[in-house]
Amino acid sequence: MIKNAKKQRPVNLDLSTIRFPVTAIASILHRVSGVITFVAVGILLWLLGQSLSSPEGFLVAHAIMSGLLAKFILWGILTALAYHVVVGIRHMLMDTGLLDETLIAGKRSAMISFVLTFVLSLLAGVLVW
Ligand code: HEM
Repeated sequence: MIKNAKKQRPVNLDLSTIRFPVTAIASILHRVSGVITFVAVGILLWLLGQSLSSPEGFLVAHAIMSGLLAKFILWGILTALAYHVVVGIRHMLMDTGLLDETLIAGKRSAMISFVLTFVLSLLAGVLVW
């Protein structure tokens, strides 16, 4: 009996055949963007402190932010923040019952969140460069 049960167990270890639903991807990215935002707060506060410390400190902060890599990182931070806020609002709309908690509504709002974040990310790029 036990032998049979073991034989019939479904086994699917081929990761390339496993697809995450769009709602799961939206959820995982929300946590990732939250962690990025958390780390970014430290970086941005340090940069603010540096720029406010003295006229020389401001020039140092200005020089740091003139670099291509720094601008790219700032753009990434703003994109992560935009995504976190957009999906955070989606979460709160679902929590308050203003957004249906059905699969179809979840999929649709996840897709809308991706599109909104894409637009906000483009705007962030314009702001940074
Ligand atoms: C400094 C700003 C922020 C930081 C560092 C931050 C960080 C995080 C992190 C790390 C999580 C994941 C928690 C987990 O999955 O266990 C989270 C969740 C969440 N955040 Fe933020 N967040 C920030 C701002 C915001 C804002 C402005 C909103 C609202 C628009 C928001 C809405 C949410 C919501 C609703 C959740 C829970 C999502 C869930 O239930 O899975 N957050 N946040």
